[in-house]
Amino acid sequence: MKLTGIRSIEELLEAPETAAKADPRAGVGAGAGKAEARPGAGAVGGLAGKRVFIRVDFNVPFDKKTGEITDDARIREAIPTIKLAMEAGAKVVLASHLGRPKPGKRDLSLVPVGGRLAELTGYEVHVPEELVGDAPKKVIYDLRPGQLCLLENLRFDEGEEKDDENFAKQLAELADVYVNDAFGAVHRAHASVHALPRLMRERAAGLLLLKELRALGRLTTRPEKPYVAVLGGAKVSDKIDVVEALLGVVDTLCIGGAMANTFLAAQGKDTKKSRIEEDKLPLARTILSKAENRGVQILLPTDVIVATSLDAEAGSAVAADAIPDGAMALDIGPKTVALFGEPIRKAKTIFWNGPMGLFETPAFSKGTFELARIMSKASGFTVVGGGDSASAVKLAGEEVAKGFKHISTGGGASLELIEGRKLPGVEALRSAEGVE
Ligand SMILES: Nc1ncnc2c1ncn2[C@@H]1O[C@H](COP(=O)(O)OP(=O)(O)O)[C@@H](O)[C@H]1O
Ligand SMILES: O=C(OP(=O)(O)O)[C@H](O)COP(=O)(O)O
Ligand SMILES: [Mg+2]
Repeated sequence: MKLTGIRSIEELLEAPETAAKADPRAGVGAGAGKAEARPGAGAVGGLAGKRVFIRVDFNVPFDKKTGEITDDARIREAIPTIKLAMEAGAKVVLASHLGRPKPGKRDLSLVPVGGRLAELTGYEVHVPEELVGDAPKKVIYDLRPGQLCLLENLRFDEGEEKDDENFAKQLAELADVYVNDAFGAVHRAHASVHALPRLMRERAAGLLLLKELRALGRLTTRPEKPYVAVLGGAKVSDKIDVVEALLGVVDTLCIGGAMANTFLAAQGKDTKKSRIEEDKLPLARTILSKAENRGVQILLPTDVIVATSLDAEAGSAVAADAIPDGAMALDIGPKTVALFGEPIRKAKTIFWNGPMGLFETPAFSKGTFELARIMSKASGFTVVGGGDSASAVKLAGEEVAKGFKHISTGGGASLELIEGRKLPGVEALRSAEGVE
């Protein structure tokens, strides 16, 4: 992907302007209209005193029962950009989504994430209850050095996922400068990623976003063949659309995880209680026949680990066409690990997104961890992407994680990138679009 027309946050720092102009939209109450520059100690360049909105992807994996954050990599990876802005004397406003809150519900708060960010950075993190309007404006206006503002879960507002201009305008009122460092979310045409940057005169890419686009570039510009992609995970209806396009890119496609169940069902196998996407069965059939016509190899599980409940202490390995009544497939079996391992060992390029099973539960983690081990030892250029896949690779062990050439924070985003699609969040940063 070409980065023409995209400024980096570092370029904004070098801008000759050193202080924010008073912004008529800036303040509330007593301080309205007096957003004067208040550079922090050692403030440099063009961000001092400006309100800098940084879209981050703090959609971290967490334990559904305890709420505990199980992998904070997405927070850690955003810190260099946050620090850069803080040390330049900016008033930093962070914004992210977290999970997929039920419509009208505020059940996935970013407050615990703010707590972890504070622990990791030493900054004081303020989380206003309201996403837009006077409350966050006041919090932002009052920020002192060492303090930053983290907005609540953007998906609490229904305008976010609708890419709503009105919601974007309200977010725009909170800041002078827009920075996107949310690689994991750039494939979403959502308000904070797509509509908002186009309303902002100053917009730039953060350090993580640039690092990701550069690292993944090797998968898009003439990747070395044989090229194997391994897909799994749970976001089947989102990601299955990408699979068709991947047929034009890869030589072999290994499909595991919940994604595989829909393909097994499309082949006529009885998947019993397994999670499948009924409305994607015709597409799965089309993909299987297109792959055959094009000579692309699609490998599906030949054996799976089944159980009757998600909390089971143990599962049993059965053939993929012999799932017992009342059971569901929750991991790939040992024969499938060996089957997928073969092309992986011979490949020059390997891309993996989506765990092979419900790896958060020990009984269903083996297929994912074993495959991670095989990939980490493979000699090809090996990349894994996705909030959950990256977490699984780290859980498989430090040595395993070290064997990957790149561990990306984005799953859906890296999939769409390697497929060759334009990423709405990246396109919206280009200077040709929007107000300039
Ligand atoms: N067979 C399966 N049944 C239920 N859940 C599964 C199965 N396989 C994978 N998963 C779940 O998929 C989730 C990750 O999916 P996804 O978000 O698409 O991956 P990533 O974050 O790596 O892009 C994990 O929480 C995992 O437990
Ligand atoms: O976790 C994410 O993607 P991933 O699971 O594909 O890695 C991103 O934060 C996007 O989240 P979304 O798929 O709910 O839009
Ligand atoms: Mg995920």
